[in-house]
Amino acid sequence: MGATKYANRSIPRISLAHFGDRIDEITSQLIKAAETDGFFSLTDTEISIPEIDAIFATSESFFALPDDVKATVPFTHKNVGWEKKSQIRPSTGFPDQKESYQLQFGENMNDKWVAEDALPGFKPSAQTFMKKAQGVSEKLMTCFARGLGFPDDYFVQVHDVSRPDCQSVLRLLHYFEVDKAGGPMPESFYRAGAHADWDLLTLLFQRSGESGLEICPGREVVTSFGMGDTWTKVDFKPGDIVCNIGDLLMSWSDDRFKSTFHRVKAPSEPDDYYGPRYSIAFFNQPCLDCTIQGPLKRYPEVTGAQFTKAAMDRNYAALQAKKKELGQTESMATATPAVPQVAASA
Ligand SMILES: O=C(O)CCC(=O)C(=O)O
Ligand SMILES: [Fe+2]
Repeated sequence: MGATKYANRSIPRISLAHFGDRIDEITSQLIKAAETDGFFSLTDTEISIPEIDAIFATSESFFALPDDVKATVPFTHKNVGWEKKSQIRPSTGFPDQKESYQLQFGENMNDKWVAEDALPGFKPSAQTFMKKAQGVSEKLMTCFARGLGFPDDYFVQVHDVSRPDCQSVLRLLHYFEVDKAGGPMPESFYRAGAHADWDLLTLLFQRSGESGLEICPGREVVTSFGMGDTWTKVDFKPGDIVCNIGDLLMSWSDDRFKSTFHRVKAPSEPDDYYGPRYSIAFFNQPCLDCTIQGPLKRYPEVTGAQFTKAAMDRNYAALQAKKKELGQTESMATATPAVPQVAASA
């Protein structure tokens, strides 16, 4: 594998301090970041470093459970539950070398919470953190609504987490350690293959020292898989939240805001991080019955359900094309585990 081509891009760092008084200033900073690379980090949020450390400890304790216990809450197409080495991105054609556990607020989770006696305190700890992540998200939604000329509560209303059918997801992620001494990994090894998220916007919690997140801008329209060829490592300070625009907000802004391709690089170069890597994503997903259309009406009006279905169909078609390109036959394709169409990231 050749060396990765890197370019320096500055990923803006935006403070949410004194939000109520600074909302217009914060809005213009967010809009500028959304119009350029679609990635930024937040500082001075209401989530403290000890709270972030605590949810990572909770996440680690879940992934430390034996696989047969985690398998009691399997991934389902309602976009909840645990999967391991089974998400295949159209950009790679091979399963990501990771495991993840997706949690929601509402009824999709009914039988998908790990049992209290298997992991005491997990559910309340996760739910508390999810509410905090929702709080930060609502501030961003307010600013983006204002920036697009919608009423302030326009996005917040359709991401109402008190609705039993709310679709937003907290995703705990664990990427497996790679043996640095073991020589180069096969070309098919990816931590998280390049993808764009198809939610409204994503909050990403990262752990210091566990690098790997990289972005590759170059996407002009939401309906394409286009990306450039130079990557930028995402840097952040402890306690910051890395955020990115998803396909839904790209579409809802008539392609003004960018949903940028990103990946978690498989370690291959000396400075890369080879150890076990934990990260947490909070995907803001609207209710299925909401209607979506940008102020310029560039795309036809669709419901939340139709938007997600179109994104999944595009993803599926791209995956089939990739498999054909790799010469994978149907039997090879079915020999790999079932593809979870993780509804927030393609
Ligand atoms: O693990 C990370 O840092 C990124 C995860 C991600 O992009 C995703 O799950 O959509
Ligand atoms: Fe992602």
